[in-house]
Amino acid sequence: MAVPDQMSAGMGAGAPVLEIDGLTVTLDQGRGRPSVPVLENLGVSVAAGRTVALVGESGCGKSMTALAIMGLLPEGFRIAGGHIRLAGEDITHAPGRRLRRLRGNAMSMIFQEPMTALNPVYTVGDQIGEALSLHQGLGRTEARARAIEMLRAVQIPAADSRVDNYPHQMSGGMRQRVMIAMALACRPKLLIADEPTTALDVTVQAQVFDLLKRLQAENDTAIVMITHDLAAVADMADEVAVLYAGRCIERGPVATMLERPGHPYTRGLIACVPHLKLGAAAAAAPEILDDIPGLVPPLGQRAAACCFAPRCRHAELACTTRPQPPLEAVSAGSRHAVSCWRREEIGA
Ligand SMILES: Nc1ncnc2c1ncn2[C@@H]1O[C@H](COP(=O)(O)OP(=O)(O)OP(=O)(O)O)[C@@H](O)[C@H]1O
Repeated sequence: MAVPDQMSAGMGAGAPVLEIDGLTVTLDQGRGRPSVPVLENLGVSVAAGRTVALVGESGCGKSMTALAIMGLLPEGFRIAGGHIRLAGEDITHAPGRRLRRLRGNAMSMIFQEPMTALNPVYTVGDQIGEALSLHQGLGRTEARARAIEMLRAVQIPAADSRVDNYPHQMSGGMRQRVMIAMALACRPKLLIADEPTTALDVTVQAQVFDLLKRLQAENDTAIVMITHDLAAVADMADEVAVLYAGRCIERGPVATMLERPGHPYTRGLIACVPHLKLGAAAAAAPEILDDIPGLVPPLGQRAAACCFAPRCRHAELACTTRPQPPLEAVSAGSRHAVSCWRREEIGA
């Protein structure tokens, strides 16, 4: 029972805020050489107020997915297929002018390292206020008042004096909060959080997640969270999509994915996090609970067959000779889907 390569968080909660369907991104290699796929046939859908986590090792294509949504793919990368819709509007090939209007307004992004988003030569108040002036036409006084309000919302102490700080006058945790304040100032429908807490220590991480959840609930924001941290996924996400070498190899509701992962790669990822409890299916196959040997294949060296087969201890000859397995629901009507030829034998 093949299902379309798409996942929806919060189905029944109205039209999705973000719909990605069959997204294929390629990298141009120049000098007449063929372009190479970076993302292949990716489908993700997120409803208002819900969170989908994109997980996978470094190089799997998580950030490229985020940049494709924001219309910020680096030079040489191109959307070669599929669609991206934001609140029903097809923005796949939207002109730069339209994307600039949407960014910071209907959709915004927070980055792993706040200094990539914050400008060192402007005060944090000016930077938060700029988005409000640009997108919502607020005057200087109003924008400053809203900036202070946003700093309070992200729990910056003494917000009315901190508003005049430059980024370097703040701690890492505070800068991350400022970036969240900036990203949420215009109440975007969609927030993309790319490794939002990786640079922070564990207690600050927990505070930032609580803050994101609270602001999400207040504004009904759809969140795409990009992470390789499954503990963060357990804390934040409603649904999970696991990417491997630019392809979605498993997806589903967070509890199912963490308790009954179906793909050997997902099981390996979970096994790398000692304190995450594994469900019965994974615990019954202790031989897989090791680190995953090998590396994600580099761009241009990705097989047309199952891309995980070279690292998979369950792989057999057919896994390397048949095409990439379809993303199939584990049972009729299930939102848990796995892309593995041996899914049933190894016990999804
Ligand atoms: N500027 C670039 N030029 C060429 N290749 C790139 C560039 N940026 C990323 N890539 C390649 O594109 C692929 C997808 O990268 P991407 O950054 O999306 O991975 P990721 O899953 O976000 O990894 P990480 O967790 O390290 O951020 C990788 O093979 C990566 O090496």
